[in-house]
Amino acid sequence: MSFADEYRKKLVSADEAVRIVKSGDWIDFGSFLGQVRTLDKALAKRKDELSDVKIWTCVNPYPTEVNVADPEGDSFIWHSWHMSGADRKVAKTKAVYYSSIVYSELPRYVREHIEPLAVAMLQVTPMDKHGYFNFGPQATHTRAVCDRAQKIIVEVNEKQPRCLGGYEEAIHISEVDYIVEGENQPLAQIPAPPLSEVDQKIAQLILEDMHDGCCVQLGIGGIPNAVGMMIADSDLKDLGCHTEMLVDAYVHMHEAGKLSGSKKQTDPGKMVYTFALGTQILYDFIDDNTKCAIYPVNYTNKPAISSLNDNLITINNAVEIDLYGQICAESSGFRQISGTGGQFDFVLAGYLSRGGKSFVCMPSSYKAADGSIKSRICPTLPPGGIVTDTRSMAPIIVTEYGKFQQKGMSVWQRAEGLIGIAHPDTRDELIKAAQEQGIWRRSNKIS
Ligand SMILES: CC(=O)SCCNC(=O)CCNC(=O)[C@H](O)C(C)(C)COP(=O)(O)OP(=O)(O)OC[C@H]1O[C@@H](n2cnc3c(N)ncnc32)[C@H](O)[C@@H]1OP(=O)(O)O
Ligand SMILES: CCCC(=O)O
Repeated sequence: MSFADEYRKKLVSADEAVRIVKSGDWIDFGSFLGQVRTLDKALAKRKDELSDVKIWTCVNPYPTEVNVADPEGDSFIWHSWHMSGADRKVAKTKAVYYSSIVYSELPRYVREHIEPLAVAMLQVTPMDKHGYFNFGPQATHTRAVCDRAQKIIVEVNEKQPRCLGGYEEAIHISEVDYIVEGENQPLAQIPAPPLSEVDQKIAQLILEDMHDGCCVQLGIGGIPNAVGMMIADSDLKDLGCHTEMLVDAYVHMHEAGKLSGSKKQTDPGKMVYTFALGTQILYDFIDDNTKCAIYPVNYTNKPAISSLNDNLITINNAVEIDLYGQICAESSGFRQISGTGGQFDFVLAGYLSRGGKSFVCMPSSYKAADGSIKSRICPTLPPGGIVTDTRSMAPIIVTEYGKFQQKGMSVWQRAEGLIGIAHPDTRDELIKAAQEQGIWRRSNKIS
């Protein structure tokens, strides 16, 4: 049978395809820009006839019909490997069950540990002449999901960029059970937040530690993006890109001629990533672009691979840090904001890399609802605050007031160094807390 004949045979409507879902099933809904839209609408219509359908996703970028139809979570139980802004909205009416990950390990959890998947649904590009549907900019753990699922439904979206790999970037028609032609909805557009003065100060402090030939990983959030934009405007050259997440800033760096990749030890010349989230500028750039190579996350994020690149500079964001150096990058007390994602992987990798460095940044403070200044450098994490990076991982901490290198520092040295980059209005209170906690020496001082 030709691929075209096989395509016609497997082509069904979305309503027909979702009929295979049964109450009690575990299903996967696709991740990042690969989350299904037309199938989502079709499944939502079955709300009253289904119960306890457990759905997996990761960094869901869309408002989801199954959650709108079932705001209390009787029929559709929402699970996330990493919560997004859209998930935080879902969490206002129903539970969003987060599962903690070391992101480089996720494909293995899916293949070996999670409950078997009855159905995998995912958005893909149109089929190519060889019978392959490309996963688009989300290699991540997508192949593992397909390997674990009893049935696979692909939802074709002509707007998905074709992302060249690497490996594990596509699925063959022979492995697919149903094909649904979706409504070709535009992909989520996620522009970088405007650069604040604080972001720019932090980015400048990191830029001072970079030199020609560095390999750059930018994490999720405003500050890493600010660093990327400043690199694009800098004199740096021959930089490399080995990252988990590709964002618009990399396109600007590429257009400014910064990313030759010639000094990389792995995939020389290539911009390596496992998922992309940004705007159409980025999606047009990665489409069919031989300069880029997408890989599953157990390649991009495995510290033993990424750290083969010399001078790997990893730049990630956090919510807060305590005086012992425990970093929370994913919760506000008991409220889950996001997840560990690849932070753990890249904090390790930056230090393992010859000449590499790991930076974790945060503005020194935030304004509370009553207008008062609250320090993100805290005596201890608040109840429920999640430790994303343990104190032993000890990356370099950056705020707008400076950088502090934590490795090898005793508890009193850490207290001194961290308070030294806290907001000046909060330092006296932090010193008092450090004294009470027995981690302040009389000789300690803050300049
Ligand atoms: C992706 C890679 O390449 S590798 C690894 C990168 N991955 C990680 O670092 C994972 C963990 N990190 C993260 O999730 C992010 O970097 C964050 C959450 C720390 C910061 O991300 P940003 O997008 O810059 O944060 P932003 O300021 O938009 O805040 C996101 C949410 O957290 C909330 N938040 C942030 N800081 C705080 C705080 N101190 N207290 C309470 N809530 C907070 C915000 O209110 C917002 O929630 P909302 O959208 O519901 O209002
Ligand atoms: C799960 C991916 C998101 C992140 O690493 O922050």
